Amino acid sequence: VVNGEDARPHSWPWQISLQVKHGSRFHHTCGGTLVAPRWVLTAGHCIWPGDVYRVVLGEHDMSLQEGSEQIRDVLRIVVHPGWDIDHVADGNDLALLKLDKSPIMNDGVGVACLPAAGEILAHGTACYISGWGNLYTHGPMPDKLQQALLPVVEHSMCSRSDWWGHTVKSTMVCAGGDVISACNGDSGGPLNCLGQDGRWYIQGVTSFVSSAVCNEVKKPTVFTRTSAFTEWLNEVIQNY
Ligand SMILES: CC(C)C[C@H](NC(=O)[C@H](CCCC[NH3+])NC(=O)C(F)(F)F)C(=O)Nc1ccc(C(C)C)cc1
Repeated sequence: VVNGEDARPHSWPWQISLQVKHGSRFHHTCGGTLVAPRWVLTAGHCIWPGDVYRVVLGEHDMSLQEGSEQIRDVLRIVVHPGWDIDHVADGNDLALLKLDKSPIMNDGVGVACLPAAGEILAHGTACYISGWGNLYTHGPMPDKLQQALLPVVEHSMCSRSDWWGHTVKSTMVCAGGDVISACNGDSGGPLNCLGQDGRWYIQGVTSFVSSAVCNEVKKPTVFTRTSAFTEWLNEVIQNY
């Protein structure tokens, strides 16, 4: 996250770190969200065939063993059938990961809510992005989970020719567009938006930012809009 701040530890208890095995060590590659006791939602572009992954829950400071961390293996990976790394602009940038067993739910680990099918957020809705992605383009990763307030940008503005144009689809949601943004490593993480009922809803899964610079003005962070995939999400979580 560029121009964010340290999150209060465990204030986003559904935020996970997706870690990929290189040699004998695992390292953070993407964010993700616990959306059911045994299911993590992340981005399709985080998944590379043949790689071995694990999920770390209850994480805050990556440089410390804080005692709240829980590590789970990934039993199964279901990438959205419409995802194609060569057609990022087509969207469908989603993957569901089934954990070998449910984590222990406590103050540091919990499940987030998914929105109702078709829910569209009004322009300017205040949401938070969270993640351990780079602090600036080609910059370092933070140790502590970062967060930032990112206002929703309605599709009509986000698809203006000097904004994202036709690259952004209606199955995506834009947020930001000024000097705050996601950056590499935030991919797959949540766009956290407070619902009328006082619960936090995951309205987006972090997908892409400008290929020039993460926090390019008029290039808001683009998220996969979860309310456009309710049927697929429920089908996989209930039947796989
Ligand atoms: C230096 C980094 C910031 C480059 C930038 N990276 C990204 O946007 C990466 C991965 C995107 C998947 C596609 N490879 N995602 C992120 O950094 C995220 F915002 F999600 F955290 C990028 O490639 N952006 C990009 C790529 C392709 C498109 C096409 C849809 C035109 C748009 C943006």
